[in-house]
Amino acid sequence: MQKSANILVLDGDPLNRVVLENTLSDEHLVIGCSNSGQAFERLLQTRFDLIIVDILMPDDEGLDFLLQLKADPSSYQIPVIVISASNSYQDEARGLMLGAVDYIVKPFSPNIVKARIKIHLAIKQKNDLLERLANIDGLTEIPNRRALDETLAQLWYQSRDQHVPLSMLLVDIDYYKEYNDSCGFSAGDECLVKVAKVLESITQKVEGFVARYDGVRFVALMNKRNADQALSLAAAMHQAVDALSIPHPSSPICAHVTISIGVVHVKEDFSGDHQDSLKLADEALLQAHHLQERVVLVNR
Ligand SMILES: Nc1nc2c(ncn2[C@@H]2O[C@H](COP(=O)(O)OP(=O)(O)OP(=O)(O)O)[C@@H](O)[C@H]2O)c(=O)[nH]1
Repeated sequence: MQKSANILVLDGDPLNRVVLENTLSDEHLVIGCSNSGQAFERLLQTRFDLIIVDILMPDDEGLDFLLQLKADPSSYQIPVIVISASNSYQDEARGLMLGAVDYIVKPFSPNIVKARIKIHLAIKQKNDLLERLANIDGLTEIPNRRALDETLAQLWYQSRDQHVPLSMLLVDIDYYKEYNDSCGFSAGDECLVKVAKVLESITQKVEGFVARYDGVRFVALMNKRNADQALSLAAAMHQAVDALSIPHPSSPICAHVTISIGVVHVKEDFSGDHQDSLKLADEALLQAHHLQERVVLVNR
């Protein structure tokens, strides 16, 4: 049977782990850990939907685990239920202040644990959906400007700190006002979706990221690659959009829809911030339009 959620249990008491496993494992995949080292290892291997932790383990092991979990950007959003033998208000308040979503006192009723877990999993599912919707462009269903800003900032600082290059490709669909005027706005929407999808599939092949930047422009990001690889990505994008062969009756340059690309390859100069480099990509794109080149690359 397909398990509905992955749940990690950190509890030093084997009996409690068994009770929780027996209570939850008919619906969920339950991984029990007796110490925090094991629990961190499991977190690296599996995507968990919920964590149950005993915060009264010897040497504050459960408490430290909760603190580390909430301090780490890769795990802070996983809901944590604290389970504890203490029924003091102070302990309960402490667990909740540290970021737990619930506090259950031992000995617990398996049915109440089950019911509370159901509530927290439903909340998580809704939060995940909201998070996804907030990062997706409504028309093309690829990541939106908000997701781009977040990813760009992350990649910028990661590339700077690890001394690896970062390539930014600003892609524009050519003569789109003319396309809308001659084919109609809804055909314009359809074309935009097709172009977005091919850009996404080409970029994913090189483990890059692409988002709708504004109107009919997209930004693709790729790090740890050299300038030639950035140009190869641009060439693959051109090829893929050409292969769509979407007729463009009013384009002065081609019978089908085409794109132009401004590329900034940041190898050494990570001065200023990432938005400055995006401005450079904009200038490279303007130059591509001006020179009627398909791609213009600027090195930093
Ligand atoms: N159908 C459709 N059109 C859009 C959308 N967003 C922006 N546009 C249109 O895209 C056109 C972009 O125009 P410009 O930025 O001037 O660029 P262009 O006409 O492609 O000219 P060049 O960039 O010089 O090739 C505008 O006419 C917008 O109305 C959209 O979501 N759907």
